[in-house]
Amino acid sequence: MSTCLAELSNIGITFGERKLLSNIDVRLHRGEIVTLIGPNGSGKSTLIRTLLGLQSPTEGKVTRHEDLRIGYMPQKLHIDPTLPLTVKHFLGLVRNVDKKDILPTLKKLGIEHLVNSQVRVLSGGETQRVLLARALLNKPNLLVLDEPVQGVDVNGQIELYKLIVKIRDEINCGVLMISHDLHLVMAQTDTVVCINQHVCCSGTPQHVKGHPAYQALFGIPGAESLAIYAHHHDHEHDEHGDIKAKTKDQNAHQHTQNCSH
Ligand SMILES: Nc1ncnc2c1ncn2[C@@H]1O[C@H](COP(=O)(O)OP(=O)(O)OP(=O)(O)O)[C@@H](O)[C@H]1O
Repeated sequence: MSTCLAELSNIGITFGERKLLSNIDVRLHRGEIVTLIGPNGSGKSTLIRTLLGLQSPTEGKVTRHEDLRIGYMPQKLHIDPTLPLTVKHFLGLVRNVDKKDILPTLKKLGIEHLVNSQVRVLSGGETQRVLLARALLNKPNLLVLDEPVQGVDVNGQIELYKLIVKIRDEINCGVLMISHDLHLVMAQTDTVVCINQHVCCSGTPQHVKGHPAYQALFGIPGAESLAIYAHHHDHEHDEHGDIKAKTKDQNAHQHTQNCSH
């Protein structure tokens, strides 16, 4: 078994009256790509913020390997559009960056020609690659990517996922990413974790594909399209995200703390 870089154990997050996450277990290993899926607002980014130490869990704990080095790619790049800033200068702002690494990193990602471009004029796909370059300049053994293909066209998404796999293969890092795009992600990930307050199902793509929650998800006409998907389960959540109790004759599955799906 490869090195466990970090572990989220029994994580629960409550904001005020709202229980956002409960009983979340995720282990991240070197060389493994783990993809978090789940509907909007289900807590995927919050879980990542918890791993990064930016959000304290209400319950559970985060264990980080002593050598853990995270390269984080945020969902969005927040830069004043009036600010003159080239890609080279932007990447030079990475803490402890060796400026000699900037060009080779851009080259690895196929965007060395953008080194002197203004960040504000980059396309969606170019911006994502620059953000990936920034994450890589931190020399990570764990890449954490929050919706890495956001704002990228379909062909660009396929290329970007291939690039992430190539990077994983080259530097043998772990990867944790969030995606809404099940169809493309399935081919490129080792483990899928579907969350909607709790872990609804998780495992290898093969395992998840055979899981009722996943099949319900993909049974919807058009669910395999590349649009943001509708999230269907064999249970319902109330307005707080809690699972609604069903009557026995509805043949409902009752979740317990021992559920592994
Ligand atoms: N510090 C906070 N205080 C209160 N509520 C918060 C806080 N942080 C996040 N939330 C809420 O938690 C919910 C989950 O947010 P989060 O960004 O983790 O979801 P997500 O699954 O990543 O969503 P999306 O797919 O839309 O990006 C949202 O309703 C958000 O408003």
